[in-house]
Amino acid sequence: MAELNSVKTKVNIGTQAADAKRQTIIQEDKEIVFQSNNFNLWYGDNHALQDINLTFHENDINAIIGPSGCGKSTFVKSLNRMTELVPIVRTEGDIQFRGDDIFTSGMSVEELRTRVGMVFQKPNPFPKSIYDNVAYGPRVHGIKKKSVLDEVVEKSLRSASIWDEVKDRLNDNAYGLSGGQQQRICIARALAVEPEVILMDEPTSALDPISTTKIEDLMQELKKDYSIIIVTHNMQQAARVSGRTSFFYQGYVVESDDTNVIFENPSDKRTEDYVSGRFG
Ligand SMILES: Nc1ncnc2c1ncn2[C@@H]1O[C@H](COP(=O)(O)OP(=O)(O)OP(=O)(O)O)[C@@H](O)[C@H]1O
Repeated sequence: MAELNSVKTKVNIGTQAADAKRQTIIQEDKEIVFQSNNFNLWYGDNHALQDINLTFHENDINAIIGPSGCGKSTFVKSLNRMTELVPIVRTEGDIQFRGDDIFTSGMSVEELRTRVGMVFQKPNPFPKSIYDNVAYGPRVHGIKKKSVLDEVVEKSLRSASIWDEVKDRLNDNAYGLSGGQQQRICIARALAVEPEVILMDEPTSALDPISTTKIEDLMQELKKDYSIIIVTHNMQQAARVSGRTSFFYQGYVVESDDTNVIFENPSDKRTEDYVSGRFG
């Protein structure tokens, strides 16, 4: 029996290695969506991000993990230039979005934030109806025709896996929904302007396990059409949902690799200690 288990283990490891190799090959075929080159960010004197070199591909879920205060949110918010809202922020290096430097290419912040949507930790619907929450972005972009808006709202709510739950109450205030439903409304709101990338900053940390599972399942669906970059404190979540994982520590990236490598065979002792729960 022990021998059989050992054979099974070897086969498993062999399969995992083959999977990792296959994943790496698939990765090389995918287009690069974001690439940061020696990106540094300071809040005043606090050097919060140090020489970040990361690449994210399309149709992938990229997890960013690391202990509190290591710069995960700061990095993700840099990708759609939200950190600029903090007056003491200064940056060096560049971040390319589909080959264009987001700081110097002339792409407007509005265009960048349309193409790179964001979902936050706490569901933050507007104090408006479910319909108006989702129609908000398209209206800002000039869509006025009711039939077009109806179509966008339905499509976005379907893509966010919440259409069936809300289709009979689209005029109700979004605040009347559960936290998990509100978060899916926020995802629908982000999808309504047809982004290419969805940034998610701990999107399930305020949710119960059932809502969390719904969002994780939804992410697998969304991956077919979007690139997702998710900050998470939940190691199991990173292991479950992502294809690539980057481990941040004290403002720099210790390691970035296929998720199974990060969790099963990391190169750095600090990564191993963190993913096995020894600190953080
Ligand atoms: N608006 C801000 N003004 C000044 N300093 C900030 C600001 N936001 C973050 N920082 C600092 O930047 C560093 C990185 O913070 P950040 O929130 O990016 O970390 P994090 O890894 O996302 O943390 P957590 O997991 O706790 O959310 C910390 O030292 C933090 O205090």
